[in-house]
Amino acid sequence: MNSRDEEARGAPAGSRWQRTALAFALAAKAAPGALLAYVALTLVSGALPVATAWLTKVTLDGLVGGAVLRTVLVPGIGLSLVGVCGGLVPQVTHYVRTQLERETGLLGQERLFQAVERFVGLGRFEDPRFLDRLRLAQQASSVTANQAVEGTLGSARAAFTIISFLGSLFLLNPVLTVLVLAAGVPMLLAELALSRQRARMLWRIGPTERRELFYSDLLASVEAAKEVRLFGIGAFLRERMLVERRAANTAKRAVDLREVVTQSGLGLLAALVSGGGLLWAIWAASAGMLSVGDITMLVAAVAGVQGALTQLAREVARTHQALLMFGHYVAVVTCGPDLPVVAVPRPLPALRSGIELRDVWFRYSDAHPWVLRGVNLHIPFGKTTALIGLNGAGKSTLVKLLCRFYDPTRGAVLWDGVDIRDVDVAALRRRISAVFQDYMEYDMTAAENIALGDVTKLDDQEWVRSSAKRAGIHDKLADLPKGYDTVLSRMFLMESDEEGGRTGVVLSGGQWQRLALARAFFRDRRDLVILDEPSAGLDAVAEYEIHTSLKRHREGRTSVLISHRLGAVRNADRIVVLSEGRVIEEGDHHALTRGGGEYARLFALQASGYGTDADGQTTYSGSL
Ligand SMILES: Nc1ncnc2c1ncn2[C@@H]1O[C@H](COP(=O)(O)OP(=O)(O)OP(=O)(O)O)[C@@H](O)[C@H]1O
Repeated sequence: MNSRDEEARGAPAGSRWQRTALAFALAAKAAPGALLAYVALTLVSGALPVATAWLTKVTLDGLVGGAVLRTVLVPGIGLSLVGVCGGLVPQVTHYVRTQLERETGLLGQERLFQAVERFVGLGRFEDPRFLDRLRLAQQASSVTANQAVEGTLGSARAAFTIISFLGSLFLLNPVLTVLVLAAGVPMLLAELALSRQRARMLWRIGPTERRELFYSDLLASVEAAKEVRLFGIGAFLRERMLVERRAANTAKRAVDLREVVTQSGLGLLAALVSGGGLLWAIWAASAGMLSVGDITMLVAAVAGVQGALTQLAREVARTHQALLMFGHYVAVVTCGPDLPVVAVPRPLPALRSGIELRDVWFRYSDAHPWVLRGVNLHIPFGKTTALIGLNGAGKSTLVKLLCRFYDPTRGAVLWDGVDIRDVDVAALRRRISAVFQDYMEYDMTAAENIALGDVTKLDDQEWVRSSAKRAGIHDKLADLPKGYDTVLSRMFLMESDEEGGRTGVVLSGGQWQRLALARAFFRDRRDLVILDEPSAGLDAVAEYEIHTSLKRHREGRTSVLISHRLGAVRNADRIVVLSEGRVIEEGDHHALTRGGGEYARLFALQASGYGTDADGQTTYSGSL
């Protein structure tokens, strides 16, 4: 695992200040006007409580002191205006904040998935810790940048209110000022510590929540519904889901409890300070040391400072937590390429002589066993190379290396002698077409399911139909309620499809497989065609048809065919037998059957369907 991966999996990226700056930069880029308006509104709302307190004091002192109407009218009008502002500012702020949130969320989401697309390999997607981080980053991309901005501005507003009130309070009673501060500072520190604990707890329970999601998805998924019902494992899965939820709840409850105890204690301290302050004010007023206005100012200042301190503590805590979450977003967005990228890629001309695997060793990580152990293999240009071997022999892994989803741990994959690590990975993939063993079934229209093979020709309906014909699925698709425009899903019915679910269509496994083949055919004229179990789900007639079609499609092209059905690979120009990550036999069908090795044994076994082992017991082989 390289240091970039460590960075992608470890603690949130960047310092607190860097993350704050990035959150503001994101908001400023997404909605500069809304951000400016939000800053201005924050300052205004921070000044309003102090302005109210001062204007009240001046008005009351004027009235009690018998001042002329004109003298008290000015602060009175000011007070009314402040009241109007107090009524309007929250509504406008809410509107501006929502706009800012939407725009920042949109840009955050865009940048996150741009970054995810830059991961050209598969390693990170198969790393559970990185997946946890990605999930947190997804949550963070839509809300936490904004929460960090709001929290920071909210903290600034609270700090502004505190400073203004403290100044006012200091003029009336310096001792009380110190007391109010002394009660507020521990609250601030405690809230900070609590937010740190909460963020750590959320990170810790990430895997628990992911497992819970896995079980709940299973319980609600159409793919699992058959087995869940037939095997009667619904209650078992539900219990597992609840165990995970209970574990997450326990962790959350512990933090909640700590919060409530700490906050109650600190709240009590604050109440004692303000109660004491009020008693002193009553005593001072009765002794003639304070005016009526002074008392209202004092009460407003004590309540204002404490309220603003609580607010500050919460905002700082919220910002802290948002920044920690935002750190996961920053880590994903800035974590760089997952596979080494050469500064100046070599050009990748059309394949002329073939692809070579030279002493390729591979394991998925240092903690995993070797999957490929010194594979030397030549895939000649214009020919079909078939890879066969028992389950787990390493066939699909070898294909992943050909597409550069991973780099070999040792050794090299050479394209006409050029190491594929030295070329642009997108250029390499443009030269490859594939049907993977675990092909995708997209909940989109039939036409889109095929045209995704080459989005540059998305609207080429003629080519879509011709690809479908070659895969033997045209008649079925043309007969669908809306032909090629039928959505192949019962999950996402578009508005126009809401006709009692009639137009959302579910295909059979074999039909989906033909569609995947059509997608590969749509991606025409590629130098290398990879077919990993292209006919596993087909009936005998369909398999024959498809293999005839595939044979035509493969003609003159370089192809790699993986199949457990040895009848399907016997026509390949070259058959390679993999066993435990090593090439143990190579040759064409005739040479290999004559050789009497593993291929010959497996072929004979599969041809008969049944074989006899050394002890004379009958054994069934079926496919490999
Ligand atoms: N993402 C992964 N992480 C860790 N190990 C993996 C991963 N994918 C495959 N393996 C392991 O690598 C080995 C080879 O798997 P691979 O899928 O290449 O075999 P295969 O020959 O294609 O098997 P099959 O015929 O069953 O499709 C297996 O032991 C498998 O457990």
